[in-house]
Amino acid sequence: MPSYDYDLFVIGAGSGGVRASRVAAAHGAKVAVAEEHRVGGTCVIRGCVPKKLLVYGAHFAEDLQDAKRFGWQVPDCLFDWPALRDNVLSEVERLEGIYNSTLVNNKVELIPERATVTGPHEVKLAGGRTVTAGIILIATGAWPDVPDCPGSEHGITSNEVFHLEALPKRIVIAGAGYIANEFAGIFHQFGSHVTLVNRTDVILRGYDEQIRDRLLQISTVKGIDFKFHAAFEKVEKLEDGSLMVHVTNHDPIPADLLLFATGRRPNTAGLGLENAGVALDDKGAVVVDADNKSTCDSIYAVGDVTNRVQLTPVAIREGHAFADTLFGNKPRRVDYDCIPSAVFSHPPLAGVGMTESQAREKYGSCKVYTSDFRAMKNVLADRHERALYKLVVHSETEVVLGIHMIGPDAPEILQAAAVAVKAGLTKQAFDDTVALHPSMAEELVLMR
Ligand SMILES: Cc1cc2nc3c(=O)[nH]c(=O)nc-3n(C[C@H](O)[C@H](O)[C@H](O)COP(=O)(O)OP(=O)(O)OC[C@H]3O[C@@H](n4cnc5c(N)ncnc54)[C@H](O)[C@@H]3O)c2cc1C
Ligand SMILES: NC(=O)c1ccc[n+]([C@@H]2O[C@H](COP(=O)([O-])OP(=O)(O)OC[C@H]3O[C@@H](n4cnc5c(N)ncnc54)[C@H](O)[C@@H]3O)[C@@H](O)[C@H]2O)c1
Repeated sequence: MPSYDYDLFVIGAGSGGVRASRVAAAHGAKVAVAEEHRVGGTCVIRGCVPKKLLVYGAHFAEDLQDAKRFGWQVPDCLFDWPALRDNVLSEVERLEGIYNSTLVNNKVELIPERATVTGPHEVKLAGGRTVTAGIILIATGAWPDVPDCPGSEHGITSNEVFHLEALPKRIVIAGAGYIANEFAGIFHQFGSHVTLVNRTDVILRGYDEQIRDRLLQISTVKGIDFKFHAAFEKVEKLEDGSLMVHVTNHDPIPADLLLFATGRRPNTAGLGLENAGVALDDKGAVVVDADNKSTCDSIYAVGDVTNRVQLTPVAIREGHAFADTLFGNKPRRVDYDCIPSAVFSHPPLAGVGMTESQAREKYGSCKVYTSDFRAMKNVLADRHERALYKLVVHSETEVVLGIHMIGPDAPEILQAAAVAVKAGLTKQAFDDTVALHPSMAEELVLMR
């Protein structure tokens, strides 16, 4: 048996890498993890966590307005961006500390350096050291993909957005996916004028059409501008420091900030994977089998770098299953069926299982139950936004194939409802459940 410096060497201490490292170490493996930026990865440092805290911060704009209708005498409040930004960044630092401690407590060696692969069992560290390992795990995540157009360097990405010196008066957001819609809501609530630019007229591809249309309608009424069929031509920096964004089919758009939210590419550039015969797909993702193994027997990959489902809970599950299978003698695979997901827009939307069009495509037909309502709180607040809940049901078996919703707290409600879809419950089981009144969630058991 050849002897290596480590049983497992993980590249990337994000959601997938940290979970895999600590579980493998708990199973008794000698583990090291290299991290070139900050422990915690995208989710903790510049993704889900700071984003959600900004979403909370942004929501106060409406809550303070609504409070007046609930009898509170609220003076005209001013928003202090540096205060929120710095509090969020401190919280991120606190969480980073917790992630660091988790690694230390589980006896995982943390190497704060960039690592590249130099062979099937060999990794080179930026400091010059070369180490060997029985197994190498690639957990390097993804990186913002910016369209190639003259002047694109004048834009920023989600990597930089949490550190802005000041809020822009006018922001152009490129893309119409998760990040674009979440930050459109955030900046709009903070008082910026938001223009969302997309090359097609489809927002949030993959979500149920009616739910997406409702978000588009609510966002438009709020004052967010949508420019569709707009491909980037060039970005000009003007003398006063502001930008002029040129896109096809529309007049040039003046802006103080341009945020690219045009997808994330698997982070494999310059990683040296060719040295070990690791195959990549056309997007640069590591090609893996159901056990996360690449085309090289000693190299595995989990999380965004494999471009399967770019969500934190999925990266964590993949990391855990990998460690249990290889180091815990507990072989298991991730089940990708019925993964719930949410967009933390204003209002948020969430879904699990099949959309109506997916169900029609697969089964030829389906039954659809909807509830289109104004949340009680919105009625008293004189806010005209309507929520929409939707059940997609199999025509013959009555099994609930999907649940899709937009409205206050939709992600919180959907997480619980997703259990029912995953368990394969029928519409009758929803009907048999007594409503919890008064709540928004009760609509789920009252649709007839
Ligand atoms: C703005 C934003 C908001 C998001 N919001 C959500 C959300 O609300 N819910 C959700 O589920 N998902 C969300 N995501 C997606 C989520 O963050 C990712 O799916 C998740 O972080 C993927 O985990 P990972 O372990 O694959 O990679 P990452 O967490 O990205 O970790 C990869 C790590 O590898 C390091 N690294 C890369 N190359 C090297 C190298 N050569 N050497 C050493 N270290 C290296 C990186 O610095 C990084 O720390 C969001 C993403 C973004 C950008
Ligand atoms: N709430 C969440 O769970 C959450 C939040 C943020 C990000 N994420 C994850 O991170 C990933 C990346 O987020 P994202 O919003 O960057 O990607 P996305 O795939 O959700 O959206 C990308 C958008 O950019 C557009 N686009 C792509 N190339 C373009 C170009 N050249 N010009 C103009 N538009 C272009 C696409 O049409 C699409 O609308 C998501 O797929 C998601 O998995 C999840």
